[in-house]
Amino acid sequence: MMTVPNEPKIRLEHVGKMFDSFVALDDLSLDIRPGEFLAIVGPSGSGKTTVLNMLAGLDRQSSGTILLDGKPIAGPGPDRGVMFQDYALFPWQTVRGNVGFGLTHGPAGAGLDRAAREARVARVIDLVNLGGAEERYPHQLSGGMRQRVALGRLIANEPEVLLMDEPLAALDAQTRLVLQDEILRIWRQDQPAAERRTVVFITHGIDEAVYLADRVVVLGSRPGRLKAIVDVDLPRPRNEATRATAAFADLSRSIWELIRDEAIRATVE
Ligand SMILES: Nc1ncnc2c1ncn2[C@@H]1O[C@H](COP(=O)(O)OP(=O)(O)OP(=O)(O)O)[C@@H](O)[C@H]1O
Repeated sequence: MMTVPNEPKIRLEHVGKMFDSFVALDDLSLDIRPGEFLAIVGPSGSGKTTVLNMLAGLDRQSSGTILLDGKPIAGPGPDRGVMFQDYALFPWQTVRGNVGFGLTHGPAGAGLDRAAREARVARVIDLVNLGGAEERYPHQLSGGMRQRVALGRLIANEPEVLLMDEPLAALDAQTRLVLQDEILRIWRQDQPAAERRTVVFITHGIDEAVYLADRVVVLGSRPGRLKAIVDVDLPRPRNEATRATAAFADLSRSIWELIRDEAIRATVE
C-alpha cells in the first residue's frame, strides 16, 4: 500500500456540496487515518451519502479539497471499492462469477494470470463463508448471502479503502449481527492498523456504528454538517460481550442524544 505512516489516508478540508442553491454539506473538515474504521451516522438528509459519493469519485465537491494519500480525488479508482445497501449483483453470474467480476473485467485483475485470479476468488469465497455456494446464482441466495457476495466482490479487488453505504440495512437483525462480525474479521480487527484497510461505513444504526468503528462521525442536517467526532475506545477484538458493557451503552446513548432532536424532526416533516 502507498500509505505513509502518520499521514491521513483521506483528508477533507472545508468540503462543501451544493445542489443548485441547496446546501447538502457545509464546510466539512476531517482526517481519516490509514487502517481506521470510521463510521458516519446522522439523520436522514445530513449528507452521509453525499460524502461517500465524493470519496468514491462519483460526485465532485462544490468547494474545498479532498485528498487521498495526499492527492486530490479526480474520479473513481481501483484504490477504492464501494458497496451499497442494495448492491446489484449480476443475476446471470454465479457466486464465483460475481466475486471475480472485477478481476476479470476491471483494472484490479490486470497483471494476474487466470490461475492467480481463480486462486484469489477461491480465497475470498472462503473468507466470506460462501464455500459450497460457488455455482449458485443470486436468486438462489438469501439476502445475507447476497451481501456476502457483494462483500466478496468488493474485497476481491483488494482496494485500499472500502466505502460502504448502509451495506447491512436491508438484512434482518440477526443476519446483520453476524455480518458485522464478518466485516470486522475481514477488516482484520485482530491485526495492527498497518495490516488493515481503511473503512468508511455509513449506517443508521448507532449500535452498529459503535460496535464496528474506531471513531463515529456524527453529522447534523440543514445544512449537512459535522456535529461531533466520537472516539470509540472499546477494546478489540470486539464480540458479543462488547455489546453488553456499560461503556457500549454509554457511547450509544451519547451519540443518540447528539442526533435525537433532528432525527425526530426528520420523521415529522
Ligand atoms: N442529486 C441531488 N440533487 C439534489 N439534491 C440532492 C441530490 N443528492 C442529494 N441531495 C440532497 O442533499 C441532502 C443530503 O443527501 P444525502 O443522500 O447525502 O443524505 P443522507 O444523510 O445520506 O440521507 P439518508 O440517510 O436519507 O440516506 C438531502 O437533502 C438530499 O435531498
